[in-house]
Amino acid sequence: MALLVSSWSNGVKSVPKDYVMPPERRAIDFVTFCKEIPVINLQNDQLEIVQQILKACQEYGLFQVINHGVSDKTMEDMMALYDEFFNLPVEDKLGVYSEKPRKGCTLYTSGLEYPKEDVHYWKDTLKHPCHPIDEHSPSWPDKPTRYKEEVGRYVVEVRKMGFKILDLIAKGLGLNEGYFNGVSQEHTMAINRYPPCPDPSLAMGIAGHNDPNLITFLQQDRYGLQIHKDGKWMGVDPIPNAFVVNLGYQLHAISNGKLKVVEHRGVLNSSASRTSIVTFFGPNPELLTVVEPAKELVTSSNPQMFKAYRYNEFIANYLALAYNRRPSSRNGSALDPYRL
Ligand SMILES: O=C(O)CCC(=O)C(=O)O
Ligand SMILES: [Fe+2]
Repeated sequence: MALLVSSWSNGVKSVPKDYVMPPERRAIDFVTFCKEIPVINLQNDQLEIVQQILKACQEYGLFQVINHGVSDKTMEDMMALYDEFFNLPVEDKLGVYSEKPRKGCTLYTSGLEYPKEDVHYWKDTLKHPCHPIDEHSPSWPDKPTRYKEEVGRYVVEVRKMGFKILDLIAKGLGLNEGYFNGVSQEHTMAINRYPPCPDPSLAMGIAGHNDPNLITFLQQDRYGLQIHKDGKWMGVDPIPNAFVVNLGYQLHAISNGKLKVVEHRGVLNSSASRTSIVTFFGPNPELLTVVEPAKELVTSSNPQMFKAYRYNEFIANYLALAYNRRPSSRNGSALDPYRL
């Protein structure tokens, strides 16, 4: 438990040796803010937003949404809740702490396998399944005491927004409403906490990766998210109470390569803690869901790019690559075994 960065880093003057990244894994490349990342107003005319979302998914694999239906109060309550959670005394968090992520609710630090890492990430994460709420909420933290009530409300609102956005994407691709329902049964939340770091040029929050799931909705309180585009790392401008929406590997495969999966990472700052509240939608690996390119998107000019595969096998492959710390490929290496 003493391992949690949020429990030992307050006031440290230098980065401990086992958090100093080798130079090639540091975030020191030139970064510009990417002002062109689309910000989509979900209250605008539907035809217009369908086109904007489609273009954003093709060019960036990422966009931001405003007027998305999740209330400002719900979002602000969440940030306050997690500030309180990460500041709780260690004893109050022992029940959910684990050395590495496991099924159910886990509070862990750094990457996927702290004990095996040669160098650690400057991050703590609370992760848990969040739907169906009644099934999973008994495993969520008991403190702060309002946790279950506030997170329950958030999950309901985020799911509503998420399915609306998935339908807009389906429409843009010429697929039926509800097309993605069969590949978005699982909803998981990860709350990442990046305490201030005395030298952000030496340490790293989360390394460059592509999300394995279908689509991800991220709420953040300050700058730290970067995407890799056209050979450069670029910053995503934080907009108060917006969601960053990024596509995972499954949307890339189902769209037959038409939509992009975006490589992203999280960098640190020296002045304030950063929190990202991330909701992942994806297939449930236990249901043995088969994923394949939508038949409607396979044509003679755009032949089938991936064969059908089971999501649980994809996840095993994705994790094996992550555990081996092979750099995540910019061309979708975890999908390589299924490429035609
Ligand atoms: O904290 C961030 O901005 C990125 C988090 C992320 O990419 C993830 O949890 O998958
Ligand atoms: Fe991610």
